[in-house]
Amino acid sequence: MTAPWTDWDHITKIDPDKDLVEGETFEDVCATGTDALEIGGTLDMTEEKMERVIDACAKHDVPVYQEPSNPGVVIDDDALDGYLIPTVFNAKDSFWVTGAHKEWVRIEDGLDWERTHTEAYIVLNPDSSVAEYTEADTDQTAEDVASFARVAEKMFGQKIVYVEYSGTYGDTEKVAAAHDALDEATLFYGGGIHDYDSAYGMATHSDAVVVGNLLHDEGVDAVRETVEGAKDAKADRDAEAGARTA
Ligand SMILES: CC(C)=CCC/C(C)=C/CC/C(C)=C/CC/C(C)=C/COP(=O)(O)OP(=O)(O)O
Ligand SMILES: O=P(O)(O)OC[C@@H](O)CO
Ligand SMILES: [Mg+2]
Repeated sequence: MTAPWTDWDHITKIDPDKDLVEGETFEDVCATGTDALEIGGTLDMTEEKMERVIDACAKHDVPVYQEPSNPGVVIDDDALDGYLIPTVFNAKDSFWVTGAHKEWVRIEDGLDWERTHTEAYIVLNPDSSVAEYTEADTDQTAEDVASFARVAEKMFGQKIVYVEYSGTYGDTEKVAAAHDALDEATLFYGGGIHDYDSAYGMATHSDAVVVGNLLHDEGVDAVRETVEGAKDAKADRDAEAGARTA
């Protein structure tokens, strides 16, 4: 069975600490055409906030994954399709690489390993909360990023590599370098996607794009445009690959 994320082009990340635009619902979010929902955020997260959003989203037909930012907010909920657990490859403090994970496994018994997956983050926007929170070393060249991606896949068996520019549109050269470095692993890109063109641009250099702030700031119509950009980029890439092998 192939992993579900290999079919995703577009992911919407919902921050339970932030509101939707007034008048919009989680049903509207699911109707944008996005392929999956990731529920998570770094600041001020609580179990209650997480639970409210997961319950509201799970009623609809889009897969829902929790992306916990620390072991204390993991929700035990059968409605979740699974857990996407970050590990930050360029964090200075090993707590964010394996330490939090060790604590989680120590505290919880009976983790559902079938539904538990990891994402190998490379955090590249120095001004993001996630960079500050994990003390990420964001000073990385395209070659460094490619090498991290390869280490993640080949040495640590990671199935998902995540180039994270949370809050700002990233350097396409670095994203492309990560993409080229991977054989089988899926590359997620997130950060600063805000319209059709920015989604199309990053979707050309990754397997799936993640849209976060836009949902809370602009709403579902703006998100729908990014879904279209990501899907069109994927269709164009597939057509090009088809033409090459014909
Ligand atoms: C072991 C368990 C269960 C958890 C630990 C998980 C780890 C290592 C988390 C590290 C931080 C991380 C990569 C969190 C993922 C979520 C994320 C990047 C959210 C983006 O943060 P925002 O709160 O939107 O921050 P900005 O303000 O920068 O946009
Ligand atoms: O909020 P934005 O900038 O869209 O970033 C998306 C996501 O990668 C954050 O973890
Ligand atoms: Mg954010």
